[in-house]
Amino acid sequence: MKDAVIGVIGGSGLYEMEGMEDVRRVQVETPFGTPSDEYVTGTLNGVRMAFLPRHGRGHRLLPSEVNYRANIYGMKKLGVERIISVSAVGSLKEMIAPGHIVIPDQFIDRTKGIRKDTFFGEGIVAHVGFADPVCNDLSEALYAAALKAGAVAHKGGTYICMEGPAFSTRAESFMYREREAAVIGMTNLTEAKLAREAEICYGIIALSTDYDCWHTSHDDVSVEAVVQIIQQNVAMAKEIIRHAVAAIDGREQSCPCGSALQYAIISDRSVIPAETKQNLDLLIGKYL
Ligand SMILES: CSC[C@H]1O[C@H](OP(=O)(O)O)[C@H](O)[C@@H]1O
Ligand SMILES: Nc1ncnc2[nH]cnc12
Repeated sequence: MKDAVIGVIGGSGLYEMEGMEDVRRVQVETPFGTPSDEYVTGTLNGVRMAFLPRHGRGHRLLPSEVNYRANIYGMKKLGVERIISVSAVGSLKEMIAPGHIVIPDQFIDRTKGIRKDTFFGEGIVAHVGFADPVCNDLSEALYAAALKAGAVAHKGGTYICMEGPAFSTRAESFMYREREAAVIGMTNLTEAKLAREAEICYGIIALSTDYDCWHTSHDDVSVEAVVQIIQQNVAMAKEIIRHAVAAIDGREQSCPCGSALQYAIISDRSVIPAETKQNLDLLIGKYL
């Protein structure tokens, strides 16, 4: 039996998931190194679930230092089919006030190539489709769950994924607004890419914590302000997860996420090195 079918990756301010039963802490090793922390597996309202704090307990890892490959591979190893990311974001739109929830459906990549954002390479080439980077079905469920939890929620919107760790300059913040992006953060695009390669559905509950630095009548973003808004809203984020998990449980994966690799691998099977095949067996074994 799978350890978990739903994975939750907790971002800034969400380092544990209360209310889980039959809890176990599981250390997972992967061919891509060590995940951010132990996974906490158990059940939430009877649904098998795994929780992982993205930056580690105590928030030890920079967005650029998180081993996203190990985190996603570890979820796959536990049996996870759907990942819910909970993240703090800056708002780039007036109507997305601090405390609101956004379910982003697009990304713009402003990372710097420091992070490993693919499982491929080392003798195997694959190109997954990423035009629709999050799972539509899961995102619908998250939006419905947010409304059910009483949140002010915005469906859809572009998430700018910057490298950090410093926040944006004002000129950058204005530029992102001109592109009509909705929110800004430092982590979710990398996870979404790897989840797609791992054929895991990925959806985001983004909590707006600030107006970045573009708003004339709000203070510029600071960690202090972000943490304050997260602390005020963490109970609501957990409530959204509870509703979403209950709604998703038992649903067949009827989206294309589960077969993302079917036509993606271009390398001739005979040239793929044995070690690469072995490292990727969990992800690509069924296609070789
Ligand atoms: C603490 S403010 C910046 C920090 O918060 C967000 O983290 P996460 O996406 O893990 O919730 C943002 O991406 C930065 O890492
Ligand atoms: N303004 C902002 N920029 C980047 N990441 C954030 N996380 C929360 N607020 C943010």
